[in-house]
Amino acid sequence: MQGFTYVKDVAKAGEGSLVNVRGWVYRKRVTGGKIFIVIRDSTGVIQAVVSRDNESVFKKAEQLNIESSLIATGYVRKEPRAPGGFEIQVTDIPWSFVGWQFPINEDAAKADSEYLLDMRHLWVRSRRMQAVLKIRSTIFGAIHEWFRSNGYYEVQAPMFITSAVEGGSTLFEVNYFGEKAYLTQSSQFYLEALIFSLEKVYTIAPSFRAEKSRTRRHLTEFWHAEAEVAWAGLEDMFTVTENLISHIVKRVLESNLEDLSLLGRKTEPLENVKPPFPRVPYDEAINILNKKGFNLKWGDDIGADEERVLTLEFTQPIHLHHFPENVKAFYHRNDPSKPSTTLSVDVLAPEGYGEVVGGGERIYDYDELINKIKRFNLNPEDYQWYIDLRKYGSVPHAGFGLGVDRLVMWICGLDHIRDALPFPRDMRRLKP
Ligand SMILES: NC(=O)C[C@H]([NH3+])C(=O)NS(=O)(=O)OC[C@H]1O[C@@H](n2cnc3c(N)ncnc32)[C@H](O)[C@@H]1O
Ligand SMILES: [Mg+2]
Repeated sequence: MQGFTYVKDVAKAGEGSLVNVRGWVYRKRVTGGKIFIVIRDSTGVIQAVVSRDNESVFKKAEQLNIESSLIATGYVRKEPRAPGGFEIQVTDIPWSFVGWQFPINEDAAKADSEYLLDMRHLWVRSRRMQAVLKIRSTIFGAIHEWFRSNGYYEVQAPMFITSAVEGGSTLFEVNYFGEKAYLTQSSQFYLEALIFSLEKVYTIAPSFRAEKSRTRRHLTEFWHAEAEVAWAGLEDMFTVTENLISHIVKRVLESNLEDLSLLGRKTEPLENVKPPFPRVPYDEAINILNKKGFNLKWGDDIGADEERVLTLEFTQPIHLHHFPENVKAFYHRNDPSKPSTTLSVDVLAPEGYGEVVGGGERIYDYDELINKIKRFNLNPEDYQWYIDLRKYGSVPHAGFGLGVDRLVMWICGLDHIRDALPFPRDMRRLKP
């Protein structure tokens, strides 16, 4: 008998093999002179049976609580009624940590979500959270894989910044040795500086938004995959974002079918995700929504409720593009052929999930940028180094930001973004 066997490999060890399994007590019941322990590890769950005939081991098993950790040694046996069709006939428990009574029982697990958020440091052990975290890991890996295999350099931007990227109302102010600083809302401006060196750059990092409302798709700290490309335009952003998102979904379908199934996530909507995504101009979106009962005027923003209804008209993510300049940040380049609009694009996830990507072309002309900063009643001095980029070898360029937690929420079919990451932050949650 060699070392330790992961739960997922017990069946492969074959009936009659003697194995050592390490893990935690997921469930435990005593019937008919036997103790049935369901052991979980990072790969799954397996039933382990302790017979009263083995007195010393039975006593050890009797002590165990839910979430006690243990090593169980025993023989593999086919048992169709056990999870996975196999169980372990335990011959020894050479190691265990009994611990305290676990504070989350099956009723609590169905209890109010605030309690489970207070206990998130323990709830991360649940099978649902374990499945989400495995899918999340696949998603982060797929993002790195796609960018690296498409010629992008991974770069890093600072978390302490001095000017708003996405508007001043969601800045977290920081006292930086007596100077006013903010937590970054987006790495975009730094990526725009870096394209003059590396041309195609990306980063995955936290972004911070002082969102004063608790909604099901807003966090105050979220994970942001951002990219910037020299010489690129809006057309390139359509292509890049749809290929990236399709690649991510493909990797999840390849690697996490069991996890999606455990979450009860139907995979058909994900199997539809293939480029090209439908392109929906803002004007057309307004028409669709007003036919659905909304009363939107040209120039109105398209918020979560509108996005939800709009996405239910499609079976794929969509590119919602050419927003009016007043609903987008100052840096968006206006469309020369229709100056009241911008060369912007949001990618909306289907099934009502809405915005997962925001991006588009940036203003690369010096005077155009200064004029728009002033037109937006912003102070050019706050953007001095950003404006500098337009003095020296400026080029057309475009980029985007993907909200990774929102992408996880959609792909996993979750009701709330708080369940898309291990330790969520919103306006009323700072711990665990
Ligand atoms: N490099 C860029 O071009 C990014 C650009 N400066 C930017 O930050 N755009 S964005 O504000 O739409 O945010 C981008 C995405 O970031 C996500 N996002 C944006 N804000 C949040 C909050 N509060 N919580 C969770 N996720 C959030 C959401 O998916 C957005 O589509
Ligand atoms: Mg946005």
